[in-house]
Amino acid sequence: MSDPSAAHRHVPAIRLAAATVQYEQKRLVFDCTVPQGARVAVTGPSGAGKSTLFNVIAGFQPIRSGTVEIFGKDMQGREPAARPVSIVFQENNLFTHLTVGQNVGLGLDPSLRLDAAERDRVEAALARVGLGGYRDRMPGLLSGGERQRVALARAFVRRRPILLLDEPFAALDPAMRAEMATLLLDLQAETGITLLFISHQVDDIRRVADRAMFIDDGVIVMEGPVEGFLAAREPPALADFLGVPD
Ligand SMILES: Nc1ncnc2c1ncn2[C@@H]1O[C@H](COP(=O)(O)OP(=O)(O)OP(=O)(O)O)[C@@H](O)[C@H]1O
Repeated sequence: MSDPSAAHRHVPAIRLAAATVQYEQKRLVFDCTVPQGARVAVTGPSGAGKSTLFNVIAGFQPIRSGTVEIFGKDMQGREPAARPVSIVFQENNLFTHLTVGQNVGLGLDPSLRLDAAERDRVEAALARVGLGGYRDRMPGLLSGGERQRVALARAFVRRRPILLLDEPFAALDPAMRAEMATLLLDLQAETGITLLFISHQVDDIRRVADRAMFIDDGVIVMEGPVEGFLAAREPPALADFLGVPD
């Protein structure tokens, strides 16, 4: 996750060109360019295609046509594990029969044969998300917010340069939302990763994002700096989302 060389810094982290998903009932076509190091809020009405977009980038959802490029490389045929991407789902990220430490360790080695240096990295990642001392606990005994942070720690130890977070704020109370926002901003500043997060809350977007996109009915209808996004009055679906009076 070291800083990319200056020569490659202009290459977008993510570029989708007519990346097309065809479900039985629905067709989604994504076009967008995400600069390296951006913090992008992904927004849009329920069913618009936000989770599908993440699955396309991470490689869990195949596309029928179009291209997905990550750091300038075509991802066609690349398994999720071989992409420079980590994804944290909204829930069910953790194996309930494994300890917190083992769940994080899976990010380093799926067989969990960790050496001392790797075990130290697990410990450091847990400390980084405010869960130092939680290593031997079982996930079932944690709060929703704590479980989210364990999942974040697992993504963090993988050190992939792109991090996708599906509603990282959803399970959190207001004080914890602010803490999570600070944590994400700090992690991004320390590592220079490109961060995309799905959110329905303007407050969270204002705190964390420097860019935002709005997806409506399977199409990214707007993508750009967050200031312009927050000031937008159209399309009407975006004005509704932002709660702009008519
Ligand atoms: N596996 C699937 N098979 C068929 N249709 C699907 C599948 N997954 C999603 N869809 C449909 O595709 C559309 C986009 O779904 P998606 O989950 O990406 O939306 P979303 O914006 O993430 O929604 P939400 O905010 O409610 O989570 C919806 O109409 C959904 O019903």
